[in-house]
Amino acid sequence: MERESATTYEPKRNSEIRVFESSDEMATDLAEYISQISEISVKERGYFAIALSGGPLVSFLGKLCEAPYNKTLDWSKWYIFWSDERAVAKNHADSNYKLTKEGFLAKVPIPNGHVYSINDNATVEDAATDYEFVIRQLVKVRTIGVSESTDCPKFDLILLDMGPDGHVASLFPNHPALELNDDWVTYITDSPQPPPERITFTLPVINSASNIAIVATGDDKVKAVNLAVSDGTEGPDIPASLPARMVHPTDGKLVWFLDKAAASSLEVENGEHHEY
Ligand SMILES: O=C1O[C@H](COP(=O)(O)O)[C@@H](O)[C@H](O)[C@H]1O
Repeated sequence: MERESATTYEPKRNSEIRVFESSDEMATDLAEYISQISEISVKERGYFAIALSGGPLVSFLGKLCEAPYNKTLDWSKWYIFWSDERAVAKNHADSNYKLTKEGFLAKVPIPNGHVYSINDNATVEDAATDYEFVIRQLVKVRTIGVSESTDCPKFDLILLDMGPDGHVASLFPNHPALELNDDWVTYITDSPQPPPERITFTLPVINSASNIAIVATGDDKVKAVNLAVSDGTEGPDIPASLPARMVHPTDGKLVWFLDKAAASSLEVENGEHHEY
């Protein structure tokens, strides 16, 4: 059946879109994707440095806590970071750390010393500075890789969850933080969504990762998904400063994980993986 609003979709270079019929299928495929990247990273570098986000994506990580992954993955080589955090206490309902701890980290044997949460006892400005400092130390000893083309950290995987407005991490549409080129981690005090104060990776860090996954679920994401993946030229209909649209891996690969609702305006065949 013809859909009036259908977008003809051609994936951009180094990107792939995966659309799933059910949450279970998405969780299973995401777990397989993460597990493969972690195995390759541990084999090639001796470590797996992964940055997490908040949002619905965390609920999909539960699959990694089940067989076979809970037994087969080399959890001792995992190093955990956050692409963004809200400036609240770690036991606050809005904390991305709390969400991830309860839904994932508490159920797998990752050493506590490998979990790099963002300081909730400092001002947002200091917490951002501290987090960047920690990442710089870990890049020096190569626990986190380094991108030869950008000199930024090269995380093995950055997992992002896109909000209905197209934001990823705590980078919001039209926000000046989108223009930062030299900082690795920054802070904002005016998030359009509560809580207002947040710490976030900058775009150069996100784009320098070896692998980036963006998860988007639900029909409130349809428009943002369409704008983010559309190949059209930016103009009145396609905003240039939509954060999810600005995710372009420099040397890595981007995979979108969409449910049917979020993908409903794209012309992709369900279940098919589209690769450029
Ligand atoms: O504020 C945030 O939101 C996004 C996801 O948005 P949602 O509407 O899908 O919940 C999340 O990726 C980000 O880490 C978080 O801080």
